[in-house]
Amino acid sequence: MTVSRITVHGDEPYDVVIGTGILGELPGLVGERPRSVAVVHDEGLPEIARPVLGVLEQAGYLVHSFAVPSGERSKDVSVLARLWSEFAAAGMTRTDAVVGVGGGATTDLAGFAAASWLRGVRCVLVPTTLLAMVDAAVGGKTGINIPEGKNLVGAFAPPAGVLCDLTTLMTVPREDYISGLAETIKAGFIRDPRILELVEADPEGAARPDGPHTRELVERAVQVKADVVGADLKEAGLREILNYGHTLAHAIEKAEDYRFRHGHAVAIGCVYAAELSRLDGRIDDALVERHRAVFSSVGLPVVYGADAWPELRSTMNIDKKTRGATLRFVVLDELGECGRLAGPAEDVLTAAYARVSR
Ligand SMILES: NC(=O)c1ccc[n+]([C@@H]2O[C@H](COP(=O)([O-])OP(=O)(O)OC[C@H]3O[C@@H](n4cnc5c(N)ncnc54)[C@H](O)[C@@H]3O)[C@@H](O)[C@H]2O)c1
Ligand SMILES: O=C(O)C(=O)C[C@@H](O)[C@H](O)[C@H](O)COP(=O)(O)O
Ligand SMILES: [Zn+2]
Repeated sequence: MTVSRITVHGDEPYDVVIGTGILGELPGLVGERPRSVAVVHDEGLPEIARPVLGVLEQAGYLVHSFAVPSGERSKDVSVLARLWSEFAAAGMTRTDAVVGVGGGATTDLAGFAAASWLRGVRCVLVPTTLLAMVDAAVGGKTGINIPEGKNLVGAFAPPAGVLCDLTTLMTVPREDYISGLAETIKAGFIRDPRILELVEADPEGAARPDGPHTRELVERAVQVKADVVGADLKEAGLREILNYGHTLAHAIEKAEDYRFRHGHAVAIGCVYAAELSRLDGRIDDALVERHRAVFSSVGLPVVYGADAWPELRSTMNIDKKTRGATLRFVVLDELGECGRLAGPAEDVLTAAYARVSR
């Protein structure tokens, strides 16, 4: 059993530990100080939560188990408020810890519960989907959705450690696994083109957790994320590149009442951002087509409804990269190099959408 450790640098560095059958590493990440550990886990994953609870009990912690609704429904203020009450009832103090177990929705929620409880307690994340391993659990963006938009309430609160046990990927539903590939491919376009080559060489293998390059894809995407958030935790500049494709993606998710998978929306959003980059004269047709080809090759969507444009355009104004009334997009200057496009003309925004709609 080989274990890889990717360190995320910053004020309080932490490791992303990657391997198969590595649950035994968890107490080491939780540390010696906590007496109680609140395990916040997706209620649909008892087979994964049980051994997590067991390994922590065996390590001598007082373990509390808190099941939350599966998926995006859990990123809601009602679920968060319930967790606060449960933490209070369990007597969780500032020296205690939260462990979040599940996909990106659960790790976003658990991370924010930990960040907001007593103004911040230690948090270790155990991501169980590809998307959560390569993106959500790393980097300290935590939060919930509100009816007005995606992730509009949250905090930057880096975890104390992240445990990616690749065996958990084996039960992830295929569409959710593919959703995680979208963020993996995004990392390829913005920073590490080798990811694209691995997917392009064997799209069918890339779309399976037991594919030949799963571990390398996870490690490469985590390295991209670690490098970026280690240099710019609070998104003062560089970190914005991780938001490639997200301005449109979040608008699509909201239009779908958060029932559309995040990665699927990101795939469409990345093609849109590539079209904007092309219209602004930064990249050529071939690189835009490469977006369409690689996302489509693993079964991700690259088009969305034409009728939705007015609503999507309006929602995009509330994107977190917006400054004042100026809409800002992460775009590509070339493969692996991002730029920013501030205040594009309305006809450019509309023309780019025409290329991703039907
Ligand atoms: N904080 C960040 O930086 C960041 C980055 C990217 C995405 N996100 C967020 O992550 C969320 C999406 O994450 P996701 O794709 O993991 O979705 P998710 O958490 O909704 O999980 C998808 C589905 O898979 C199930 N599941 C999870 N692990 C499983 C397993 N091992 N076996 C079987 N089923 C399993 C869940 O119950 C759920 O039904 C979105 O809310 C998105 O905004 C956050
Ligand atoms: O970590 C980041 O920074 C990202 O932007 C990663 C995105 O993949 C992720 O979806 C993130 O939650 C989006 O952040 P938001 O600030 O646009 O809500
Ligand atoms: Zn994302």
